[in-house]
Amino acid sequence: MVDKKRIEAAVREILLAVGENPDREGLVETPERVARMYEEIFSGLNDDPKRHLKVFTDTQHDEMVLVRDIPLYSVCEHHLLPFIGKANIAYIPRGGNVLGLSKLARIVDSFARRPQLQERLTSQIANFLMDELDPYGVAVVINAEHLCMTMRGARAAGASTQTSALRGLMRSDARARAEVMALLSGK
Ligand SMILES: Nc1nc2c(ncn2[C@@H]2O[C@H](COP(=O)(O)OP(=O)(O)OP(=O)(O)O)[C@@H](O)[C@H]2O)c(=O)[nH]1
Ligand SMILES: [Zn+2]
Repeated sequence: MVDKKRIEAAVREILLAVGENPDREGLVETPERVARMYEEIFSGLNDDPKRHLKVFTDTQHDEMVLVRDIPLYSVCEHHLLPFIGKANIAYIPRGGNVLGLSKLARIVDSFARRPQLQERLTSQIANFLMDELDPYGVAVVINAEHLCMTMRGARAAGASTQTSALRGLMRSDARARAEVMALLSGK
């Protein structure tokens, strides 16, 4: 569990260190708010994504299922600044086993709410779906803007990063790979 008192003390220290007065009216509740915020945006650290598995086994559906534009909010582990974007996920069910559609968004959220790297987030989602759903293949494509790269540092406004993770047939079969990448990249 998140130690909110410890976060509060640390935030107060940061405010002092940047030359602010943590006791002025506008800041007095800030350490507590930030502690609650971290509890929320890092809640994935205490979440088991398996609780989001809702599998329907009676569908006989064995062709691609594709969900686009799943909203993604994560935090880069290098600067603790947000990276924000969209995840697109496709999989080919085996044995008619399909996942409740909303669960894809819940799984993305569970892995996103931790200090993350976009590449790791992308692989974790793909590996999890491969392990738990045992589909013929999975593809995850994430497009995101990293605030650490746009609002500070390189200040590369408008730069976006695309990462993909392909598993099973989506990786081994050249045609499936080309088709799914075209579909998921929106090209
Ligand atoms: N591969 C990868 N890099 C990331 C991600 N999030 C942030 N980064 C990068 O992590 C790197 C950290 O670089 P450092 O040189 O240690 O830190 P820095 O001095 O703040 O670097 P600048 O951001 O270039 O100012 C930067 O290049 C960031 O753009 C991510 O999800 N994936
Ligand atoms: Zn960063």
